Amino acid sequence: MIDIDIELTVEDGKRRFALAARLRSDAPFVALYGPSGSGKSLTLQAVAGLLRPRAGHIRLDGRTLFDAARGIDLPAAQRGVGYLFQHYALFPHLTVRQNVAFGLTHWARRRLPADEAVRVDALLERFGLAALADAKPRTLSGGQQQRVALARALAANPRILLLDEPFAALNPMLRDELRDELAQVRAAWNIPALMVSHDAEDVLALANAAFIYAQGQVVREVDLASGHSQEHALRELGLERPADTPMRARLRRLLGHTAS
Ligand SMILES: Nc1ncnc2c1ncn2[C@@H]1O[C@H](COP(=O)(O)OP(=O)(O)OP(=O)(O)O)[C@@H](O)[C@H]1O
Repeated sequence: MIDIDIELTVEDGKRRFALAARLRSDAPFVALYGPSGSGKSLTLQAVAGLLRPRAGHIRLDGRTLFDAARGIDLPAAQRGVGYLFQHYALFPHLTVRQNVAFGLTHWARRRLPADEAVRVDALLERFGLAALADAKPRTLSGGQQQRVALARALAANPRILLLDEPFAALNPMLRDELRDELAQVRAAWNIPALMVSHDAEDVLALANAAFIYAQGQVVREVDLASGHSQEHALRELGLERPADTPMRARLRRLLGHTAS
């Protein structure tokens, strides 16, 4: 169960942005959906402990991560969150194995304890990265980089996955494949996820509930749980299905996709 009720303001001298976000859900996969610049990523950063709200609280499964009135503000490392950053933010000078190991608490010791080294190897294996363990991120494809970022986010056994536009940097074919993979991993690890996206297809494919953002506020909650048609969900998200062009329809037939 995620329970967020926060107010914060960011400014850099010229610009100022006020966020007042309130949402509660016990859905396993929650999406924050809305236009660019509406405050979704700032919400994620506040949950991770990278930004300190002025007021309010953040609770996860009954654990208080932040509560301004009670003076609680857990450091990021104690929050139990796995963060997959927009564009992945892999460390370019570290290998794939070192990037994944960075998610572990004992990294400061430079040498991983045996049990954690085993865990890193298992993650590399799980994500098909074993053969790339000593490669540097710049030599990897977009999909491989995303897998490294996901493995790193999962390395420390987090209680929640925070995903900031996890598919934005991928081409459409890879997007479909990695959406399926993310859904499988999340379910297999039985870990809740909070995903920021401005792509309706990501939201429809993965989320059970979506909170719609506009200008720094949550303006609506949409239930995407099974039982609703995609048309219904699209309407709820404030969208119409884009008309299929003849070219797209032909391509779909050629590729053997019969789903609409
Ligand atoms: N440090 C900062 N100083 C001033 N403004 C900021 C700062 N950080 C973010 N903003 C502004 O706050 C607004 C919300 O940013 P946020 O990153 O949460 O948007 P978003 O909804 O995640 O958008 P996108 O989908 O494009 O990532 C934006 O207008 C952004 O420019």
